Amino acid sequence: MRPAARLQAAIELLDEIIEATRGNGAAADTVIKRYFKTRRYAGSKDRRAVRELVYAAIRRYGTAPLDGRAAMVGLAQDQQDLQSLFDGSEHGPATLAANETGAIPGGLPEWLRQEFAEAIDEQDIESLTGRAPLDIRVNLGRTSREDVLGAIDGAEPGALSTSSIRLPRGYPIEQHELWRDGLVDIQDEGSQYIVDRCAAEPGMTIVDLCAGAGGKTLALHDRIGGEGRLIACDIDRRRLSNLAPRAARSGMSGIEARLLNPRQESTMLADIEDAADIVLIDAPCSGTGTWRRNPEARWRLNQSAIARYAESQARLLDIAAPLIKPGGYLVYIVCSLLAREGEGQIADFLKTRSDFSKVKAANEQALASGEGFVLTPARHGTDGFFFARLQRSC
Ligand SMILES: C[S@@+](CC[C@H](N)C(=O)[O-])C[C@H]1O[C@@H](n2cnc3c(N)ncnc32)[C@H](O)[C@@H]1O
Repeated sequence: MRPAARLQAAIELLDEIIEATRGNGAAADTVIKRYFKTRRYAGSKDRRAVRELVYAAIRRYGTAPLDGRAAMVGLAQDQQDLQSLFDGSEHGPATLAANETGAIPGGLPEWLRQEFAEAIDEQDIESLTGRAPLDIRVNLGRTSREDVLGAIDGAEPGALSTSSIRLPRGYPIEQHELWRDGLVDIQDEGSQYIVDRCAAEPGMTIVDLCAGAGGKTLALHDRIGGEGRLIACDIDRRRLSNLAPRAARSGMSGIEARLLNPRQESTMLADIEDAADIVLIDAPCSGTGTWRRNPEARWRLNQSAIARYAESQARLLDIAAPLIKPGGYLVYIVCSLLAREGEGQIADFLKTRSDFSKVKAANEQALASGEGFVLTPARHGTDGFFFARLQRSC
């Protein structure tokens, strides 16, 4: 594809992405994959170049621009070499009109800025839309971090977790035998750090209440050396069904997957009441901490969506609390830095559950936020997370 045709493709994609964020449409990544599925003439270099243009434009705007052309004309103000590509050629975009300046770059809307936790600052918020690194978790039950570091050029040990390694951006790890043999898995270093903070030990009974496809379940299994009881729950059959094949690839067995019916979670977990050493709630949330991976997600957010997440998080805390045995732990996580989903949620929980209190943490590298902590891309090089570790009194 000629550069002008790549630019036109980026404009068309942005039109679709903007439209998708107005309704409840697909994520940008999915839109891009679908677009190229029907355009076989685009080679891998074309796809990469178009993708870069699309994401550069998405990152430039805190709110959705009017359309793809406005977004790209605006981007051409920063990347002047793009201007000559508006050349009216076949497959290229129409020439620029005399006063056409495109969309104006901008930050987040004020109502959304106000929602962020007080502990974080402008730089933390800025960093949420940077480019994410590629981290892997070493399956320490099967190999060592040193061996993996030695096998991958350019790999660096992570600073926050003994299982984590940072790879050169774009490294095709899923084609590496270490991944195929289940010795490593892709996982942000922040997730690995929080799993470490769970202080899971062999022999424990652990409930991963929102296990999804099992990213943290597998990390927990590795930490307890597979000894103990690990119950992975979710209400989403499709996501939970990914756990078994992932566990098999990692050589892990014995994980109990439990599909819960929405609104019947407590009944379906009644057999675990007062029995868990740890309940992990990796709650559904607005995902503000993962904007580096889906920067267009910030165009979708609104106050009612945040309120819905907050309601579901409060319910999950209520479901989790009775499962924990006296002296056991509740670990609450969201990949969001909004106060309502993080420290606010925990403050409300502690008001009604005086039998729980914050665990005093030694060597905490995360930043204090209410009764919990936050990790941010700017300070920790991870996705943005809030987490809290509470203990039930004996
Ligand atoms: C942030 S994701 C979990 C990610 C996963 N723990 C991981 O590490 O990859 C949140 C999950 O919560 C699940 N969920 C939402 N409501 C739930 C509920 N009431 N009970 C259990 N799981 C729920 C969602 O289906 C989703 O898979």
